[in-house]
Amino acid sequence: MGKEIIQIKDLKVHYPIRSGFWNRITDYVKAVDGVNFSINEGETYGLIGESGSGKSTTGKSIVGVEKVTSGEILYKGVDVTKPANRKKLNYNKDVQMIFQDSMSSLNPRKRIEDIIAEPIRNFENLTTDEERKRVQELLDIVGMPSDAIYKYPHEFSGGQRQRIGVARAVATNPKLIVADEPTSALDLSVQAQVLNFMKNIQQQYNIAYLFISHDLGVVKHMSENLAIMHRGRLVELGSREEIYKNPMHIYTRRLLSAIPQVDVEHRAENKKHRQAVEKEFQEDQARWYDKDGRVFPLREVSRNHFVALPEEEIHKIEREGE
Ligand SMILES: Nc1ncnc2c1ncn2[C@@H]1O[C@H](COP(=O)(O)OP(=O)(O)OP(=O)(O)O)[C@@H](O)[C@H]1O
Repeated sequence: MGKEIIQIKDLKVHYPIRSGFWNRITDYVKAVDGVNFSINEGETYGLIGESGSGKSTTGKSIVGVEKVTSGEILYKGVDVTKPANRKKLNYNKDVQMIFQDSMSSLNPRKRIEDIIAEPIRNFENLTTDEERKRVQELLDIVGMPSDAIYKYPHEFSGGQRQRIGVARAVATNPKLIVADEPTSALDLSVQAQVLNFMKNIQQQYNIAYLFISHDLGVVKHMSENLAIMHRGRLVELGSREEIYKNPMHIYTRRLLSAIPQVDVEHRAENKKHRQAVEKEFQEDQARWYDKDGRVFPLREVSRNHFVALPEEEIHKIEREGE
């Protein structure tokens, strides 16, 4: 196993809900509610869950654009939830983010040259020539022609814009990139291309990814370790081998069964199967919340495989599998 690059410890992000005449805080949305995991140098760590489960909030907390309610994010052993520490460690250079929607994350009024050069300008003092050379190298790395520097984001396809987003993220030589659903908005064939070049860049530059997705199918080919998130908490985490071979949590099984089937002949069967899984999920949900409606703490079921279920449930599932 590689060396840990970042450790997330009991991370909580609660958003206040205000209401009434005085606009008082009446409750909190517990978007992230006590999350623990670590990412190793150069690995892809998958963070999976349905919409609203808290994945983006976790990612944004890691890059430092979301205020953390409590917990620690340790980078080189230092808690980077504190802005002063981020500055001291040059953290904003080392940790970058790629977004799902490249159209709104790339400034439409700026040329590609300026978009990619922006993070470089924040951290390095290059001459105009040096900067242009660097931007052209970055475009080359992501497989884009060098004359792209003169163009604007709308002149490119979704897949090409995502390449530009990656070039910008890689510009500062980061150690970790948080990739929030980087391929969800793309056609299947383009998805594969983007995932491939993200992998190539990772190997070339030893970058770690936190790969956020709602789709276990996409992450299967990308990540060495993964965590499944539900309602702000992790319900299962561990190595890819363990989780795909032996998914323990009903929610993980449900996400796995939602991997799209392109087999037209069996469409009706698939639909029936999905309905059955949905029913099972509804019935079984009660088994995995404690009396306060929270998921149980994670327990180790085998080496590098943890699941948030009470012990008797784990035994039951193990017996079912025998
Ligand atoms: N700024 C905010 N203020 C209040 N609630 C928020 C805010 N940002 C997110 N939330 C809520 O926090 C929860 C988690 O949102 P988050 O975007 O992290 O989920 P997600 O798993 O990334 O989903 P998606 O894939 O749809 O973005 C949701 O219930 C969301 O409505």
